[in-house]
Amino acid sequence: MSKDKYFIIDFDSTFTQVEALDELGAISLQNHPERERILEQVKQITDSAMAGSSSFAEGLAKRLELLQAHQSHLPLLINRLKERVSESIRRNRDFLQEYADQILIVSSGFKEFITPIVTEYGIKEENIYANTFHVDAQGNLTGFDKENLLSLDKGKIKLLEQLALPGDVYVLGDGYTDYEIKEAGMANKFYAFTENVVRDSVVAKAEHIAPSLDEFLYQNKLPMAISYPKNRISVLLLENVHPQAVELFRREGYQVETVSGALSEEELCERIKNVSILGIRSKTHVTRKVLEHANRLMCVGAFCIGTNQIDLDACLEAGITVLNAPYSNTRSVVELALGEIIILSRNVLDKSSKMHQGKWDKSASGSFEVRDKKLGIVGYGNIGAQLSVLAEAMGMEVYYYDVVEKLQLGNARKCNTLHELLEKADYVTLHVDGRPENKHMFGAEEFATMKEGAIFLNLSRGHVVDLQALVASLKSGKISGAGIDVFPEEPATNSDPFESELRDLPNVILTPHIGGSTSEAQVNIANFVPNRIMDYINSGNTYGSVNFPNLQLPELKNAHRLIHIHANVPGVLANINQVLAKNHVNILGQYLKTNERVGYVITDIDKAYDKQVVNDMKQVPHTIKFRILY
Ligand SMILES: NC(=O)C1=CN([C@@H]2O[C@H](COP(=O)(O)OP(=O)(O)OC[C@H]3O[C@@H](n4cnc5c(N)ncnc54)[C@H](O)[C@@H]3O)[C@@H](O)[C@H]2O)C=CC1
Ligand SMILES: O=C(O)C(=O)COP(=O)(O)O
Repeated sequence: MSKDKYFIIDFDSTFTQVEALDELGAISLQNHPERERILEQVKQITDSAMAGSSSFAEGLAKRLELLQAHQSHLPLLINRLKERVSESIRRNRDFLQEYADQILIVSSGFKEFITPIVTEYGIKEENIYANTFHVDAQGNLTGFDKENLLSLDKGKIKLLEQLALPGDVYVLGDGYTDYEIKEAGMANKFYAFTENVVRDSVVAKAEHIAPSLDEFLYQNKLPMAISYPKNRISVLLLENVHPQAVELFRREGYQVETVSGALSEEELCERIKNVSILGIRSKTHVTRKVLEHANRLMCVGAFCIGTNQIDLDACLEAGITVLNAPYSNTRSVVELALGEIIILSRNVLDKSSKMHQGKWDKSASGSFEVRDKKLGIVGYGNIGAQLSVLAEAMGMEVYYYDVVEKLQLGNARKCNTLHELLEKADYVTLHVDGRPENKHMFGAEEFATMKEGAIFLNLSRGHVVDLQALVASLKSGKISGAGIDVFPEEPATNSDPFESELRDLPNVILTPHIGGSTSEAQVNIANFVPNRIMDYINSGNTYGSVNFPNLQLPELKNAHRLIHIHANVPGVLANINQVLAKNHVNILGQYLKTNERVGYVITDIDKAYDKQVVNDMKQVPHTIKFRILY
């Protein structure tokens, strides 16, 4: 790049996340009885000056008077500020160093604290323009150098006039005084920096917004620490995913949109355009048709356990990774199942509703302890196995059946067939997954095989059970009670009605798919899934993906990472390596994993390489997706 571009960077709320004078006040007024009130006053003056609604010079004098600061507070302030350097500034240290001759810090703050912070990032001392304190004989910070242009109203404009920089000037800042430089014609471009604060009056005027330094660098084709600004990656979260997930994505700089309910296929087809990360729960169906409308989708996060609502093969073919939360709500489902087992054994539903009608019906008839009763668990996966342990702790005799060989926990007994389990169990509970083959796996024949008066639970998926057969078995008394949490048709939102033949049947607990709906589970999921997704985006790690070849990758250090997803046909790896050889790329590490359909190749390469390699990699026959990470 030629040397005729100058980058003016503001300090408070831009280089650092905070306003230094607010921080100074927090230190100097630490033991002041009216600390909160004075700090609020200081903050108001700062905000009003930054938003352009009051005189800067007057505000500065007023703030210093209120702060009652002493020079002994400065080392403490500097330590605080060092911890609060903006994340994107922190990670782009290389840019700041490489372009040090062209970067100027222009601030109405004070050199005494700005210099030690910014010089650590390679900013040259002679390129720091800021005020200086006046200190009295006792060391009090009583005022500032009034000759300094930056202490005056429109000080930044005056300074830029004086500097008369011989080239294009780009200003990056959060405040109105930064925007004014451009307005006064002293800068070619102004970027409103919104990583730390969004000042509406500034954003409204700015022709460019930079949610991070990455975005500024990206727009200006300058060297960046990361391959792509996060604010350009859009995340769509459906079905009331816990706000913690939104917070985690936003904290990393992603653009996040949320929808409270599920979306229909048609609605999702419309919304999915330009979305890179889609977060759903059990209700939204991600079909092949939806994927046809997805032009940027990289990853689907199931904020739940089940992934039967997602066309996993179609995602795989499109190079879209699917991640879920396999353990985060396991315990919640188990606890609900256990509770239902006891409630159904004691006819609590019936007795409770009578009590609400004013009827006292004390009797032991039809009520049983669960101790020594036989619990039959169908599907001995994570939920089934955990239920097995807790049910044994309550004294139940556990039997289980699974289509694959499973570790037998405690004294649980394995059944070789479903039939064998159904004949034995006093309680049958389904914890199979919702794969299509499981549709109606439990129907008239299975209910008929169950013991007379047995109890039935389904907290897995609605389509697994033939509902007609269940209703008939309940009506005939073959089954004496049921706990049903999942249904073949579930309302998309809480405002839609619930229709089912199961309504109004005695001793039937109906719950609105809340097996996993506890605060603990939702918070666990909201932490787990975004972190998994961001790990995939940032490193290519697919460990635990439910559809992709699983690769756990080493941390990317001092290298660029080429991520190539392709159809698994012979010769692709050879072609990739030919491209690398042709472009004289120095390979530092290569990792490959395939499944029947797709190959996933990660190549870590030396940072110095011919950029042509990027285009060549995309041209390798059978490429599905290619991206580069650094
Ligand atoms: N009600 C709710 O809110 C929740 C429901 N779920 C449902 O529970 C299911 C199970 O969850 P996890 O135990 O974590 O899954 P998992 O994958 O660990 O276990 C499922 C087990 O079922 C077995 N299985 C599948 N089909 C079978 C069949 N026809 N007969 C016998 N065994 C069969 C599998 O081999 C596996 O061992 C999830 O897939 C999900 O659909 C999960 C969480 C919350
Ligand atoms: O985890 C699962 O598979 C569930 O069924 C829970 O679904 P939900 O997140 O409550 O829509």
